Amino acid sequence: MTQTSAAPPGADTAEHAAVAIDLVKRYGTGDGAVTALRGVSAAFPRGRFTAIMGPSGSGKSTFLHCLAGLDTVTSGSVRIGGVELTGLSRTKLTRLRRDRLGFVFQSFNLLPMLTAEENIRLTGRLGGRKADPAWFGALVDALGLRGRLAHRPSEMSGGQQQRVAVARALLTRPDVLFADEPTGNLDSRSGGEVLGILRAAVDDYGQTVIMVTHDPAAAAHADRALFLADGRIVHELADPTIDGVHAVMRRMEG
Ligand SMILES: Nc1ncnc2c1ncn2[C@@H]1O[C@H](COP(=O)(O)OP(=O)(O)OP(=O)(O)O)[C@@H](O)[C@H]1O
Repeated sequence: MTQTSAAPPGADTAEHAAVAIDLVKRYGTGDGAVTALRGVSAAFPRGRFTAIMGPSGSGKSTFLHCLAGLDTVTSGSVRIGGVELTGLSRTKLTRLRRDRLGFVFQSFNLLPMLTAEENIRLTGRLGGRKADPAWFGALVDALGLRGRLAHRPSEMSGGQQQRVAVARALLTRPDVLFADEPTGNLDSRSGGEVLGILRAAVDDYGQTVIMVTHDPAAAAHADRALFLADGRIVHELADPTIDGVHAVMRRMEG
């Protein structure tokens, strides 16, 4: 299996929205300990869309959570926009996540009592900043949510809810948008729409997107795919196609 070249220690943080160097993540201690990441290094260029793939249990979500400061690392370094995350106080980490990162999860994570508009504006409000009205309007139109702004999550389809979650994540113009199986709960049509929107966020707004997915069709929307196996990056594919991703997965299984 080819070793990835996406691991430059000391990668230039002006060019990279996120850099991970030699990440190790161990859960638990003693006999019950599980090592989920075994020295993962990768650099994520600004304005690019990266898919993280690999078999179940290979460490994809752990890697994403460590990169996004949602989980602590056992050792190694994570930098977001040049800021070293390891060693940041809880308060500073919370502020950095809120101000500079966007998140989209499989389960949408919208607040049920709030309307679509209130959900979209929530992160910005927590930061005490008023969203740029033109940007809010552009996002709402681009995501086809203009007619849904007064609806609560229970009054929207899964695809619409996920589009609200994407709008919420993009409203603060984050350094990185992290997506963990964003199409996992959607039918293929709604999933395709959400992936098209993530692609457009990269192409039209220069957004950096890092997405965990099981789905070769989802990974084919990305500019590159990184493949994890047993806590290590074992392959990298530029401009992945569905067939190309399948071929790597078959080789990994064989
Ligand atoms: N909180 C935790 N405590 C203990 N072990 C964990 C924890 N979270 C993950 N693991 C273990 O770490 C390893 C990697 O898990 P992770 O969820 O990152 O894999 P994944 O590739 O995202 O899997 P999936 O595709 O099934 O979601 C697995 O062996 C898992 O059981």
